[in-house]
Amino acid sequence: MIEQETVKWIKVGSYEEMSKIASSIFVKQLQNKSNSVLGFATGGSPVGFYKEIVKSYQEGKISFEEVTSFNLDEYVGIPSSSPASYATYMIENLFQHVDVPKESYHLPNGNAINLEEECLRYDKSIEAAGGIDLQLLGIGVNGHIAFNEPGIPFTSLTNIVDLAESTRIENARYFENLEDVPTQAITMGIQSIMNAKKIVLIAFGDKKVAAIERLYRGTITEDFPASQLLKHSNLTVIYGSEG
Ligand SMILES: N[C@@H]1[C@@H](O)[C@H](O)[C@@H](COP(=O)(O)O)O[C@@H]1O
Repeated sequence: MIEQETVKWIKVGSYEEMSKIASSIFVKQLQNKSNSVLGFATGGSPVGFYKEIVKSYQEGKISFEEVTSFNLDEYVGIPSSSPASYATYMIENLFQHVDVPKESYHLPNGNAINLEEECLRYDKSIEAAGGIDLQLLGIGVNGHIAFNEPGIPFTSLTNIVDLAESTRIENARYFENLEDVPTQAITMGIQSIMNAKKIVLIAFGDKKVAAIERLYRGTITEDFPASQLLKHSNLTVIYGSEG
């Protein structure tokens, strides 16, 4: 069935605990390698994680001066200055609070004139930076990672995807109404994510229980994108729920 032996499962009792453990892994990474290449995620799950990271920065435990970062994904067709864009999310939750040079953080450009070219360029720039040392991930209720919806090939690199209706509904909370949620996104592919040297996946709450249980059961299938992570040689899953 699976390569479960290589996965580290950490069950937590609260969202705060999850955020603290995840952030401590990143803090350790930066303390060991100040010029790490980090992979960042957005959504509700990592908000507490970023708060902890900012706290560690303010306490002088880490610096972002030498860090390079790449975000997983961005919507197609909304301005990067929009309050709902992932670029805005990252500025508000992390970048404006730490000493990261503006040229050192990267998000895929969902407004590129040639989106195909932008996909190729994004994977190339990750490669040119030496690859991602440590990648943070959340998980969608349907098992999507970044914006890789069920059915996307495991071999996918950065690509343009149509968002599942359930994903649009989930993310409608960041927009005025459902109609405003873009129908497409630009996202690192499953293979681009698998290329990271280490991966930390966080998931907390009753809504995520089914997805985590399915992941734990271990059947690897493209219908459940996160399942490919079980093949990664350095995956930590930090999870829990209120119940
Ligand atoms: N593209 C993001 C994913 O990267 C994220 O993991 C997922 C779960 O989000 P949340 O943490 O808000 O549940 O939502 C979005 O679709």
